[in-house]
Amino acid sequence: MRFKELVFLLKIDEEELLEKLYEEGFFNFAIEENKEGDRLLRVYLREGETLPSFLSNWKILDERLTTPKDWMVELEPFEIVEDVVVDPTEKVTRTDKIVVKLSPGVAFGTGLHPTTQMSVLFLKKYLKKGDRVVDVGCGTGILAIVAKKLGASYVLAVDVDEQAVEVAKENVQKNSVDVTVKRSDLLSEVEGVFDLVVSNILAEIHLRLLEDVSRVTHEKSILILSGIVDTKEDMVREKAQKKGWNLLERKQEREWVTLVMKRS
Ligand SMILES: C[S@@+](CC[C@H](N)C(=O)[O-])C[C@H]1O[C@@H](n2cnc3c(N)ncnc32)[C@H](O)[C@@H]1O
Repeated sequence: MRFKELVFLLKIDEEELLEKLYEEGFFNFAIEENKEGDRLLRVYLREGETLPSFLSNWKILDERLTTPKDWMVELEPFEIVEDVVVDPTEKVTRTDKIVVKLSPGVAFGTGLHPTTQMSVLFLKKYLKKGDRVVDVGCGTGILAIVAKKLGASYVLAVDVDEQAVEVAKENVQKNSVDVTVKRSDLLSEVEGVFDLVVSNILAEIHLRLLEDVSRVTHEKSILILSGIVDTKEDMVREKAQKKGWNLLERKQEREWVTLVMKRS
């Protein structure tokens, strides 16, 4: 697949940039420093994809067509939380840790982001062997694969983005795990009842998810919501409470908040 690469001079600090890109659900970018010490932002657009709105009045320094392998960073294996290793090299053979073989492709979810790491941390804590789990907004499928490796009996991974669905399917195969992956706008294509729902998306999207999540859960189900910028935490918590979800735990890293809730 061809991407359009656009290069900008990075004019704001990195944290602010990450927040803005993340809020727009835009994950294909890289930051680098040139020889002069200027920080450059490279963004990669698929055909028909529009530029994140805040960049529309930034000056474009350079523009070219490229393919993902031109710009995808080669990652080393790394432990994203204790005893969970993400292995893009597919060479790690340790059996004392949960190893997730992962190629990020063009989807979000390398395990480097704190929102993913907090989700994994809470999966380790709250998932019980034999649970039925749904991962809403699966990206690379990282959370779904971890859930299966933690002992879930059935795992469904859904994403609204066709590319993410393809990447997640590849990663599921690479890990030889039994995880069902399909395209779905939130829970629109999801039937059945789940013991645990995990979703690392954005606060606004969680509000929509909360409208429907009771349909696929029971009184004791656990709901892990990640990807919430701290300024929007109250909004999500209020909606969750209205829908009968009680807070069990929260964790914050930098500006990112993850909430764990239960219905009773
Ligand atoms: C931040 S990524 C999370 C990826 C991975 N689960 C992780 O934790 O690293 C959010 C994902 O949600 C997907 N997404 C956004 N809106 C969605 C929707 N309405 N329904 C399903 N997936 C959605 C995006 O395509 C993206 O892959």
